[in-house]
Amino acid sequence: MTGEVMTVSVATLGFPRIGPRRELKTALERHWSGKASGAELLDVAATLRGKAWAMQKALGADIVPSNDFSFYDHVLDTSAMVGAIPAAYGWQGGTVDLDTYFAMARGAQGEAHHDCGAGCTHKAIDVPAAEMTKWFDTNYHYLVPEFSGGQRFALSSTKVIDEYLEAKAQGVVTRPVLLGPVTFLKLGKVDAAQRAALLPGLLAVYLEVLSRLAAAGAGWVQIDEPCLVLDLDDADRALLTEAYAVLAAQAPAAKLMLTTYFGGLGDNLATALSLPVAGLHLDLVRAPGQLDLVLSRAPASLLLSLGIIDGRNVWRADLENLARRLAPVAAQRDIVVAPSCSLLHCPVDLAQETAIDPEIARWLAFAVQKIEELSVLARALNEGRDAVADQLAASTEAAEARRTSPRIHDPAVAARLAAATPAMARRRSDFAARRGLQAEALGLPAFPTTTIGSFPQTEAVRKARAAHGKGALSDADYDDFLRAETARTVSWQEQIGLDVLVHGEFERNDMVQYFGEQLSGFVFTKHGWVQSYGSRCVRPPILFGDVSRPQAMTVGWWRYAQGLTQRPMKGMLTGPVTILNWSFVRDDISRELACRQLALAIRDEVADLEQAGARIIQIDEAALREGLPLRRGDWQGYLDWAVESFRLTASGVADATQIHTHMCYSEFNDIIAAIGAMDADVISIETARSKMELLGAFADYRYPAEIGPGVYDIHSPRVPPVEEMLALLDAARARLSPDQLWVNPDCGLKTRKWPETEAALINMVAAAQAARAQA
Ligand SMILES: CN1c2c(nc(N)[nH]c2=O)NC[C@@H]1CNc1ccc(C(=O)N[C@@H](CCC(=O)N[C@@H](CCC(=O)N[C@@H](CCC(=O)O)C(=O)O)C(=O)O)C(=O)O)cc1
Ligand SMILES: N[C@@H](CCS)C(=O)O
Ligand SMILES: [Zn+2]
Repeated sequence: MTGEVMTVSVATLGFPRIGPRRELKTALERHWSGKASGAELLDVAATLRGKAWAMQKALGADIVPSNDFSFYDHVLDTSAMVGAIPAAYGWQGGTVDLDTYFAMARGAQGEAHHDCGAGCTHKAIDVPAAEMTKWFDTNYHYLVPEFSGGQRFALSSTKVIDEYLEAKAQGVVTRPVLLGPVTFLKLGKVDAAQRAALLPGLLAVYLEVLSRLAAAGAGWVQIDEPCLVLDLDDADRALLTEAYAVLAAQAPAAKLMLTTYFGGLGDNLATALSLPVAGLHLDLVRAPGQLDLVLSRAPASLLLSLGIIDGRNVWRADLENLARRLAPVAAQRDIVVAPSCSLLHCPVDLAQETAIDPEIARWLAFAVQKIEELSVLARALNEGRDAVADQLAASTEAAEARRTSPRIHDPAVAARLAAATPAMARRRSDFAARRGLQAEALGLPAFPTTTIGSFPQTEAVRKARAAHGKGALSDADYDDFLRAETARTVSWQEQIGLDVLVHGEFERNDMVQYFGEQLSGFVFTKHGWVQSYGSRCVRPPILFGDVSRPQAMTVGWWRYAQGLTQRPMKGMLTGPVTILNWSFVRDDISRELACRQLALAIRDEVADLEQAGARIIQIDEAALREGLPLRRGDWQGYLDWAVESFRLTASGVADATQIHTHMCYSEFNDIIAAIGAMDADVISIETARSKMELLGAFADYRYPAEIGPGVYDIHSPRVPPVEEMLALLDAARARLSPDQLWVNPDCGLKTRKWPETEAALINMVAAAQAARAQA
């Protein structure tokens, strides 16, 4: 100890960009539909940014980020910044305009003649959206960077500099955020050799950005390299070493805070500590154990940013505990305290939630509350715990109240779990035996056509649900409305010639929330939105206690829909792994245990649907791949219990009952054996954006069951022509046996509008008919 007084500062790494009431969503969708000009959109965005900066400052953050805002996705922003724009989008160089940006995000078809203000460069184009996939192990999706053969990088968007200056003009000196060059390259569609070849050109743009930021007055820049928590090989590590050597040597004016999150540095620690940066941020929620190691190895000159408040969950922190834990560190060196990662993955403000059970609300903290927590913690460390004695006591009491609440544990759930046997997770016969029975029961043609479940959630559907929620529409009227929507959709599917029908999911707000609302052990928010992709948001249910199913959840709607048609109507469920992965979950029991509780609850629903007469039951596991741990060494443990949970849900049925599952946005190569082990009779998967590349894994594995590779990218308003879908089917046929193939879209149609849905599905049925004719 030198006797010098150490200081603790508070930083945030990113704030939710969508706005407390999803203002950005509204503005984006108004703009895309031609109801709002580009200028209006820019105005809403600027207001949101200004409020976010001011709010974070007012809450006690010393270090506030800029460039965490995005119109769609920060990875796409980085592609725009460096000019990595595929030729298909018709960009001619210069600054990447909003139309090009949104065409990459959403695809574009025809002439989009709306008023987007000066500089509008609308062109008549027909181009699909760029590929979209999961951001690490989150439910946020990014646009995959694409690089051309002779890719040249050039500064093509000054967004990061503009937003730094914008904040400065409002009196807030921010720490701009950049996605680091190595993580950016690793997220792109390139191999190691191409990454190495691309790096020097990319660094030239980063250097230009850093020097412009420094010239504008930025003292620090946050540079995110979450790839440092992944399994890296020597080539990746060499890339990091090269990149930061260049940045340090040539852009010395801006200090770099190297930011890692979503896990520990593990075997990349030595690399991280060798990089010539001024600061290092650690995720101490996912990897608390790394602190001691880092403290023992980090030079005193390295500013450590300690991510000790969970940016990925909603539980209130135990501040007294944290203050005790950090006091010895804060006595030794200056530190920054921060959320573990960007608060992008958290709802904005708990204060907006007036309807949550107050006992449970007391256990929660959203983005705003998390910054308040950090501010209390910093005061405790800087001024002594007495300075914030009341806040610390309140935090301790809340933690204790949650720990000891009788509402968390249900002995009946524990007893049922204890009685579950391995045999309950095994179908009676193997797939080969089941297949014939199912074919006989269903009598489907070759290349059977179906959809994934949801049909357009139109404004009318959302309005009716909102009115019902507010009591403005009676139960009976709401029910009549939903029945009419369902009946119309069933009859339309029959009319266009789909083989296996769905009821359309009009009664569901969201595929996870709908089930959570009917299961015991969950609470819900009214405004707890979290961005999933672009303007699309979700309100993850909050799992606080043991799970059980008080009554059947979907049987009434299935029975009604099946009563309208002779064709098979799929029972439609969300699987336990997906409910778990798309909820904010308990941190007092393991994910495995929570998942088994969910599995037993959904198993009961499967049994009830079968009992009611369903011949096909689809159990969506869209998030199974997303939940995969980031380190390969942790995969098998997760896959074992995730697959077992699915099987526990699905295996209680007769051989003739066909179990479908569905997955989207996943790289399947790595987990194909686990997908096989799920033992579903049919799997539908997202493949259209990757042009059937994903099917390679199924072909190489010799996947025995049936597969519906999506032939239509439902995240784009674009209507794929018949030939395009037929070409995708041909590509699928080249890899798999034709009698394995189903024909379906990539995912549910809830985000689409009816006209494009109708046109696309009519084309899809025509493509299936053409494939049958060719067979
Ligand atoms: C399939 N996907 C899903 C993921 N995660 C989920 N939890 N669910 C998914 O379906 N992850 C991967 C993919 C892709 N992601 C998405 C995510 C979100 C959407 C989507 O369409 N989201 C809607 C919101 C859905 C919803 O909850 N709707 C509610 C509330 C509707 C609403 O906005 N109400 C207003 C009031 C309206 C009024 O008064 O008129 C309000 O509450 O303020 C509902 O329908 O009741 C979105 O709008 O973003 C799609 C794919
Ligand atoms: N059945 C759901 C799955 C989405 S992943 C739907 O169709 O929306
Ligand atoms: Zn899906």
